[in-house]
Amino acid sequence: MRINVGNTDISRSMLHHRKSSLALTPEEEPLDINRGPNETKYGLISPTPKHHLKLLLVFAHPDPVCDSLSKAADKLGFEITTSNTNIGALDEYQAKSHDLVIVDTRAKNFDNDLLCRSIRNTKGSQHTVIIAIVRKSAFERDDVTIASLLESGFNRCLIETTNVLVCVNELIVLKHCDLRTMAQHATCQAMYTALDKCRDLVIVTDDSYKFQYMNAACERQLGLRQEDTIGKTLQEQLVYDTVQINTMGSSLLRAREWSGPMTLKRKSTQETIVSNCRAVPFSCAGRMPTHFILVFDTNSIDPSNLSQSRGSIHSIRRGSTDVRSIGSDYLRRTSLAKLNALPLEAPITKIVGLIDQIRENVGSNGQLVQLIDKVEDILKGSELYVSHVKEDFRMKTDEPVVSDLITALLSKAPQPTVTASSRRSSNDSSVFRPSRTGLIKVPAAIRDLLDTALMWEFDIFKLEDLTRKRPLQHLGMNLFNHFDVCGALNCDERTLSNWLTVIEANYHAENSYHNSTHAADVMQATAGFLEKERMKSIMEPLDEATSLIAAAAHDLDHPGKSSAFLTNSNNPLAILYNDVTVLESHHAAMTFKLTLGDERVNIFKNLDRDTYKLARHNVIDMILATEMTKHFEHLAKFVNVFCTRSSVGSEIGDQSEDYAPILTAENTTLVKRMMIKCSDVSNPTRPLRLCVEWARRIAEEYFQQTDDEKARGLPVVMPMFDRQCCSIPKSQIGFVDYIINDMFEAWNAFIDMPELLTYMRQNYIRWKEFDEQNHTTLNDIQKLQATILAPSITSSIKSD
Ligand SMILES: Nc1ncnc2c1ncn2[C@@H]1O[C@@H]2COP(=O)(O)O[C@H]2[C@H]1O
Repeated sequence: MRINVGNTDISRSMLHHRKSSLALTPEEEPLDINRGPNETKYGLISPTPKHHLKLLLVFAHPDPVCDSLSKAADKLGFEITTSNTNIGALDEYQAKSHDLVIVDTRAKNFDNDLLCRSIRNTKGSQHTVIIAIVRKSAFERDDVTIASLLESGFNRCLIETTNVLVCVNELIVLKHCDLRTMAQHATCQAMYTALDKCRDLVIVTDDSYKFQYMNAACERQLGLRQEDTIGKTLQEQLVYDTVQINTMGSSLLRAREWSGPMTLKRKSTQETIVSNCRAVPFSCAGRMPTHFILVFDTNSIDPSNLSQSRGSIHSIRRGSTDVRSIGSDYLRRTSLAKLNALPLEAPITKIVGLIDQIRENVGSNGQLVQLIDKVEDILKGSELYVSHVKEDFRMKTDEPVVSDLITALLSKAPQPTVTASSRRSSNDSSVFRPSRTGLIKVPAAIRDLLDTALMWEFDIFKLEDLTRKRPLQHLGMNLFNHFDVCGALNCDERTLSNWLTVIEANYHAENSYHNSTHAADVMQATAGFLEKERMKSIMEPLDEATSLIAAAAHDLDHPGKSSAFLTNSNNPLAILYNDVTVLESHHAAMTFKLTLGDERVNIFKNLDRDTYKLARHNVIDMILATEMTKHFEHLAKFVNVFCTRSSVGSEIGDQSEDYAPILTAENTTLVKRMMIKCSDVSNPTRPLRLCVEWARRIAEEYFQQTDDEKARGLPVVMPMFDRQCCSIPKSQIGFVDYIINDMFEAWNAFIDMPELLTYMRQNYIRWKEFDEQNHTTLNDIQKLQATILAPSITSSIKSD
């Protein structure tokens, strides 16, 4: 077969070659025949490749029509033979194998049917075009003449004409349409002959892996007959390992070549053989592949890999009955490939596209291709960060209390095992009762304390005392005023104050940790962050307002038990939210239920529809971001955008120009999520006295949960948080090691508050000391608080 390398191809390939610095001249370089499947050139295979096209004119009575055709054929360079009898014509044809035969069928005493059938019975005549000359009336009368001529083997009928130009025209059409098609048929036949003679195994399937063709080598090697396989799928007939076919399919369906090892099974012996396969997608119509061509390299067939098929019932059935294997996976990949053709583009689709390009360029390195496939599969997963971190974590920790805590924080809720119990209706306290005092008059002591409301060392517990456990009301109003939330929401101070009253009333004062003091603390931290230059440069007034609102409401109506507890106890909230993000969903929903439920507390009532939608979205998004099972996901996304080399560069004094990432709305959302997360768990980064009190409170709440779980016969979510044996310092060390440290390193790199890290590290050292000194239980910690951590001793906390 001659490979058609036209001028353009040569020049393109030469240009390509010059990229190589080793070759001196284009001639010395190997020919680039690396074409895509649909760029394959047709060979010029025809029965008479080197000659002029041969024409046989069969006219019983030469006449002007015959003359005209003869003249026209001569003009076009045909090699012409004429004959006026059947026998003579057949002899001529058998001697010369003409490309084109034109028979005059108008004469009554001429058996053109016999002639045509005789020519068609001659070997090789399938590549010959046979034309019948008919009277004009044959078309006009709508009789059976035309149909019976075609049935005899004529390719088509031409109306008699004596016009030479018309004849030239007809012959040109014949040459470019009919004769070229015949040549292509001949080429195909040559190709199939070549395929049948080659040693590699070749299979052609349609795009659902149904067999269309297999060559003789394939039939021999695999003990199959082509006719038995037509219409059956590759999986049914050949391929043992469905994972391989799925990997291959994911490339082919995206119109990309694939190569790699493939396991085949032999029908007769049930042996399997491993061979390198090169799979090429092919499109007969449109952009997407309609066929796949699989070539198995016989040189690579490893006889040592010949093995008895695992042919157990299980393995045989996999292909047809296990919905998790071929069927569903194949369909998933098919539809994925179809989705790839849709005009959708997300960053991940761009990444997958780039990976595909890399895959193409690594050529036939099967191992590398498999690694790339694996990378692609991981990237296509929806939980990119979560599961990896969990596995990693379990490997590293050997402290049971830390393992309990971190697993409980990061894991999704377990399956419920015990029937539901009644819970206090959260609606009981949700009714707004107007403040009897009107806008609160702030006592001097509280006012003085609130003057330090934006300091990181702010003493929230003192405010809790001074306000008789209503710190949120006072601190909240102070911060709302400072950040002009009235202006941002176009809302009066009275409504804001009412809102804070209702929100605070719906925190459970009996919770040792998740009460309104925690809400006030988170709001205070958020305000501290909002004060920083970096935040001021990106936050709009509405962002500031909604951040403070989200912080104040983020644990609203918290029952003092974890989501896992609610799930295990079939709590109505777990039922309502299907065990997914139970508490955070409830906090967010409650926030809007309370806010919208009474005009006197509706701080959003003056916003236009779009601004309200935005505000609502901000608040919900931030509250949901406090869910710890998504901790690493949020952290990793933030780090990816804001803690790249260039942005961390500022920490080490390298003020590179590309310091600031682009502030899209999505990136600002990442910042707001990170801000509320850091505020929510900022307690280990506060001065020691505050840090220890928070640790005591959360430990007490955990212990209470464990007590309740035991009392009610529920699964114990954190068995190590048992007030009899738990080491509080160890839990704090683990909490910092696994959750706090990386998060605050990243946050500090962004917001520039080194005091957070300083306090965190100082506290960490103190927890280690407490642990070494065996100050582990709640009692021990309380004794420490009464002695060395008492406010009078630690009032100069900053110098600690
Ligand atoms: N100092 C701490 N020690 C242990 N766990 C904590 C500490 N601070 C916060 N947490 C946990 O981190 C969680 C953050 O989200 P929540 O407020 O819902 O519940 C919080 C606690 O479960």
